[in-house]
Amino acid sequence: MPGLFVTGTDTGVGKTLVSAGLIVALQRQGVEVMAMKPVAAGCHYVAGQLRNEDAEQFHSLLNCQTDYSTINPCALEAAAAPHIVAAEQGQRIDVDGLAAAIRVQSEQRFTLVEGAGGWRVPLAGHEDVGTLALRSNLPVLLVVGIRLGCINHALLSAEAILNDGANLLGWVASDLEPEDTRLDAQVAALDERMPAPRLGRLPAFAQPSPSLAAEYLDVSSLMELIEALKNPI
Ligand SMILES: Nc1ncnc2c1ncn2[C@@H]1O[C@H](COP(=O)(O)OP(=O)(O)OP(=O)(O)O)[C@@H](O)[C@H]1O
Ligand SMILES: C[C@H](N)[C@H](N)CCCCCC(=O)O
Ligand SMILES: [Mg+2]
Repeated sequence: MPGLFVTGTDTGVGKTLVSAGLIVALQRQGVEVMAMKPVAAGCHYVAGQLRNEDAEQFHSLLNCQTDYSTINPCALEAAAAPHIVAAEQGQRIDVDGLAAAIRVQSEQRFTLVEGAGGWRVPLAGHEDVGTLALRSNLPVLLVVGIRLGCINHALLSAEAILNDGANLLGWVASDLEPEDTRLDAQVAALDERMPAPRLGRLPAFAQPSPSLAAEYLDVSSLMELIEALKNPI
């Protein structure tokens, strides 16, 4: 089965909201979905185990019986750049090991993986989120938080994703600033320039939720991918 690696133009741009919406939208189509947050910086202790809110949300949305640590193998307490937090603890993030863990899941069922921050966020030495995505063999979805500055961030991120040799399946807009009167114009500017299709646009929700986000996401291209792999020619 395939999957999707969800990256973003930055931290806090809507990756988790879009990912949770995709999980719900795919489940509504009858797809068995696994979701992972392989590296999470920003965790709290639950019964002696470090847990992250993004991964906990995925855990609660999944129908399958999955251990928390399978969803989030690398849990770091401080909410900061992951390689820095790991180094502070005398650790190094095992990018190869994480990629292997993702491939184990994606060989069994559709696996949605949320990165950490954006595409070029370092994980260990020269290995970054992009390295993890490439070694996971998953197509990439870029979440663009629509706010001033996002046009440049989105175009640069798309360029980096393609230059690294990844398959950019599409992008999703998430409106972050409802008071911005030029949101539509910014999305239109990206529609003209992005090298991949837009699979949806989340309005600025007063009360965001996975089921609400699912209403604004077009999973038809993902369904085609899933069907094509189910019925190879
Ligand atoms: N379209 C939207 N409407 C309302 N709130 C939004 C929208 N998009 C994102 N948010 C909110 O912005 C915050 C950041 O979003 P989210 O947690 O999805 O970002 P992220 O990219 O996953 O961040 P991180 O890098 O920390 O994982 C959350 O509180 C989320 O609910
Ligand atoms: C803590 C935050 N929510 C993310 N988990 C990690 C973001 C790392 C960003 C690093 C950077 O681009 O400078
Ligand atoms: Mg997140």
